[in-house]
Amino acid sequence: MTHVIEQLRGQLIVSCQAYPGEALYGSHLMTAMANAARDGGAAAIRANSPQDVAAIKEGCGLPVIGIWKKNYPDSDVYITPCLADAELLFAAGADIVAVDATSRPRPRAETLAGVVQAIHSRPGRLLMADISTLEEGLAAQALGFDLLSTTLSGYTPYSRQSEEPDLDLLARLSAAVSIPVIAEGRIHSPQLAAAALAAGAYAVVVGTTITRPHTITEQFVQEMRRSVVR
Ligand SMILES: CC(=O)N[C@H](C=O)[C@@H](O)[C@H](O)[C@H](O)COP(=O)(O)O
Repeated sequence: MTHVIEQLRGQLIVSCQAYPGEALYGSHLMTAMANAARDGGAAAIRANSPQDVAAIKEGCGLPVIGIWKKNYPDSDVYITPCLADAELLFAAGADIVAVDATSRPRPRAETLAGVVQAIHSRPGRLLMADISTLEEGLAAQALGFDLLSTTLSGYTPYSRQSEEPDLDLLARLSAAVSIPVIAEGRIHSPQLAAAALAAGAYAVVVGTTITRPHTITEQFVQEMRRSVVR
């Protein structure tokens, strides 16, 4: 198995993302966040945009899974929707690029098979499939993806909707495919991360609970307000 994938086995990957307008937006701040995650024991970083990927590669030293969240007018696909987006992430230094691998139509009439074929036409480029259902995971393996992630379960209208991580999908996928399956999405505690490993995860991605303090703050504030009303 490819070295960088081997490095991820059993490890925590921290997703470091902030949006324009948020207090922590900017490559410098995301690199600081990545460094904090590294110092706490993370084995890799998931980062959004070529700018953040390049900055984190240079300033942090951990392997980076690159994504690029972009909205195109002709598709609901928003995680690295187009081939050109993936190419720019590799050019920025991403070790792995994650793309939406759901069954939804892609922008510019691109096909998932075409994206995988073009990326793999150059050796050593690793592709992660962000999927939302078992069927999408099986299809992604058949297309030649190197890893799967449960990222989009709960974020397509036809996938299971839950406030919990989709450990059931994780377990079924892990039993059904031969490529690594990463647990990602709503893993909000160390205990849930450990449960994901026990359910068959090759590695675990955590974002919000570690790197989105404004969301965590809101959760505290809302729960405190609810307790006052009770
Ligand atoms: C659905 C979607 O767009 N997920 C994104 C993918 O990169 C991120 O917004 C999430 O933060 C990431 O998947 C980690 O998940 P969580 O933040 O729940 O730990």
